Amino acid sequence: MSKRPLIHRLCIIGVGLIGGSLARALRQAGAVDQVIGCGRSVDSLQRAEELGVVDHYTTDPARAVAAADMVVVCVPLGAMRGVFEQIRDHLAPEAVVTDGGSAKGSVIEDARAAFGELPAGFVPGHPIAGTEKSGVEASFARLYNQRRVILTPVPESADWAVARTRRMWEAVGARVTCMSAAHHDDVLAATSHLPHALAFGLVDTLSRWEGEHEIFEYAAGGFRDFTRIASSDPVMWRDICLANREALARALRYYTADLAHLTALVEQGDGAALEAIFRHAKERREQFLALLEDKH
Ligand SMILES: NC(=O)c1ccc[n+]([C@@H]2O[C@H](COP(=O)([O-])OP(=O)(O)OC[C@H]3O[C@@H](n4cnc5c(N)ncnc54)[C@H](O)[C@@H]3O)[C@@H](O)[C@H]2O)c1
Ligand SMILES: O=C(O)C(=O)CC1(C(=O)O)C=CC(O)C=C1
Repeated sequence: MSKRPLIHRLCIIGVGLIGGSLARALRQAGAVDQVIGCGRSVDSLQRAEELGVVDHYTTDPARAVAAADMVVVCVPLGAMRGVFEQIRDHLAPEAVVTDGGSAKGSVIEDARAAFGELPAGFVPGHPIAGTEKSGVEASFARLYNQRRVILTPVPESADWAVARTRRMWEAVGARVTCMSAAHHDDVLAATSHLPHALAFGLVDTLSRWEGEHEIFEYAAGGFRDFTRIASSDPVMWRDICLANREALARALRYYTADLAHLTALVEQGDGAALEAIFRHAKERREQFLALLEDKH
């Protein structure tokens, strides 16, 4: 007798990089029977079907979630509440509803506003994996392999729902951790949202520099490495910065103060202090890289 897959009917709302990669990975793992894609753009849903990422698609969220045992919402944060409102009255009784949104407090707030009483199957989540590219064409099955996924269950989340969400991510090779949404948002403000804001900000600043043309002509690997993430989707990052604005503003203020200190050291020509900062940073980055390698 063949084993039943983990998920019978998977519904992905927002079949882009994150949702498309999850569908591909679950299929490759043999963990899903059927994938239904849902979004706003028929062209991109059609492309998802051609690529074999989804079996069927619809632009109607209510129809998409009907009979799905796992619903994963992978739209930009600003679209979460609208999607929750559209699916609220159409979920199967034991469906798990999870998401891939980059901030968690705002998703929970949006779900409370849309659902009123949260369903027991609601389990907010965030895969800490991605690229600067968007859309289903950019999706790939290995994205979550050996990467972290953070779940931020709410008091209403049932144990069975958290366990099923955890098993889904583990089936695609991820390492799952649970924490509070507030802690998640503080940590991700520092390690993801702050660097994105800085990269976008730096390219924008330099592009208004006098002689901009010449500056970019002489930029090379250092500039490219530092600013790769400034090629990310501006709407997605606008939404993330707004959704996590308090924690991000704190991180930006903290960084600005250190930047002012760095500016003073440069002005004073304090080589010893600069070297100490750079040594410490290099050491910590090497520790971080070793940690990453350990995971792969
Ligand atoms: N890109 C990353 O590196 C990354 C990493 C982790 C989490 N996330 C989060 O995952 C989510 C999706 O990001 P992505 O990178 O896959 O973006 P994406 O642009 O590749 O995909 C988003 C998809 O959602 C669709 N969509 C937009 N509004 C919609 C709506 N109202 N209803 C239905 N579909 C809609 C778009 O058409 C698109 O297909 C975001 O919440 C983001 O914060 C992104
Ligand atoms: O590698 C990248 O390009 C990413 O931006 C991925 C990244 C990040 O590491 O900041 C971006 C947003 C997330 O929510 C999670 C992961």
